[in-house]
Amino acid sequence: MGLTFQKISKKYGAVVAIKHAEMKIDNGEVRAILGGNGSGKSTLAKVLGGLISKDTGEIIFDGNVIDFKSPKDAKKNHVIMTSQELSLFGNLTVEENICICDIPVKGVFADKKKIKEKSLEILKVMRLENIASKKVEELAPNQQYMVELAKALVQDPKILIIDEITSALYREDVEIVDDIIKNLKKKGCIVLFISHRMAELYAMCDSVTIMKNGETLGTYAMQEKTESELLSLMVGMKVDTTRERKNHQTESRKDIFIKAPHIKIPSYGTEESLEIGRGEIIGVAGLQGHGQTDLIDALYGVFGEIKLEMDENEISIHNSRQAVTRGFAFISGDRERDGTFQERNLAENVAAVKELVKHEKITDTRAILDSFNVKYDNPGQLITALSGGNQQKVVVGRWLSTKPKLLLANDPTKGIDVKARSDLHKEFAKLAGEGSAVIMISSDDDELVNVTSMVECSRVIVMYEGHISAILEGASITRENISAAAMPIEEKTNVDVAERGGLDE
Ligand SMILES: Nc1ncnc2c1ncn2[C@@H]1O[C@H](COP(=O)(O)OP(=O)(O)OP(=O)(O)O)[C@@H](O)[C@H]1O
Repeated sequence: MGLTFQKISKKYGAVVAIKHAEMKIDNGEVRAILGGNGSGKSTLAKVLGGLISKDTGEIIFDGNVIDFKSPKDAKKNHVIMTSQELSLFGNLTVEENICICDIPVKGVFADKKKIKEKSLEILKVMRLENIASKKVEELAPNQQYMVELAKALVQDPKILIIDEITSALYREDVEIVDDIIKNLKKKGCIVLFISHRMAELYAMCDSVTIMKNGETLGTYAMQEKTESELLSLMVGMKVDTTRERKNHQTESRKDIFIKAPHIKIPSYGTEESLEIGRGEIIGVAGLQGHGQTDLIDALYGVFGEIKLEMDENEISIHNSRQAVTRGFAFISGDRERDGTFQERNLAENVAAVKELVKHEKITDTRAILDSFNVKYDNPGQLITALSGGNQQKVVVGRWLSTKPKLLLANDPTKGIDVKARSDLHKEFAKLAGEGSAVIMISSDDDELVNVTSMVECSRVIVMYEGHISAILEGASITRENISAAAMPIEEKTNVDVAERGGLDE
């Protein structure tokens, strides 16, 4: 009994996406699928979920061969796929979206009362009752991912595929997902969990199958392997993820080159100030929606004029184009909406900023793509033919090629594999080492702890209700301290965090 994949293969034209993939998963087991960007994880998930057909091989579930011809066919059999490519309708409400696969009817009309009841049941479990009647297009990305999951749960899955939807979730959301998965396990549901966040895999999964170049290399009990061992298997060479924190410069020793005394946070009608030092990586943390995105958007001129002192000159930035000409780079948190040009090829996507805004010719597209290990066929192919993580690497490569003085990044490693994520952190540290500064939001506190440990000069600022509630430096940058500072002020009175103004080392 359980789910068995036997020698599954799939090609997209000449590209081999999966090759003889094999796996066996027991009922009630939560299986992680771990692999680099483009290793075939989503393709395998899509074959199971009926989104694409396989070329060869067989899938057997509870003794029967299954071969779904469409997601609808899979859903009828309670095999449900959730993925980063959301299946929601922006102009419908959350409750309508949740029930869309099986709308309760009264006569020939939709039964609104039943829709409400059915969706509220699941939204309560997810602690999201307050968004039931909102339109999906009004929600923040993490909430949309939670609705995608809610929509899957009402369909009573026997097999649930979670493909990267946790990459945009905040810690409080992930805790809810963890509870949900534990419940599904009790009911015997099989969960296939695809994520690049190692802490999540260790917290939620029983076992892990490693994929590389479309092949399944092996399956291990989650607790049997350390993170470094799993990554070494995944990339085929020794990787050590343990990292020593470098000594940190204190506030007074920083070489401040940008002063921003009035940063507007429109979501709260508040204002903040920040001084940015050369060589600094500033991590931005907080519970979702406490003004982190506004902070970096404002610095990029998204809300209109911002006055700054830069290299001792008073300057004004009125829009993003001016920000770029001043040497700012901006990696948006929403790759599909404002990160990539979906109908353009790789070369055009790489060249977008340098050629269009800075009027400098790009001659080394391949070198940029290769330096970020983008898995691609040729620079002329459409960006949409790349896996999600590889698309994100193109976006990052594009911006770093402009050699920015200040990099503003909103969850830049979302969907990027663990090895590439660590390579990217090294690129950020290198940029800082060359005298630039990096301000980076992450929904993953562990990531902020890691990235800020790589340079001498770094801080994590934690936001709460539109204000910077704490600034952590040096050894105080820990997951626990970030978490404590992100909570309401009253609850963190006895916690060892540096209140606004920084810590004495
Ligand atoms: N629609 C498509 N057309 C052509 N090639 C594709 C298509 N979708 C995926 N591929 C290719 O198939 C391979 C496997 O992609 P897949 O999306 O399964 O990888 P993945 O492991 O899920 O990656 P990621 O972690 O980046 O999401 C990659 O080389 C990718 O470029």
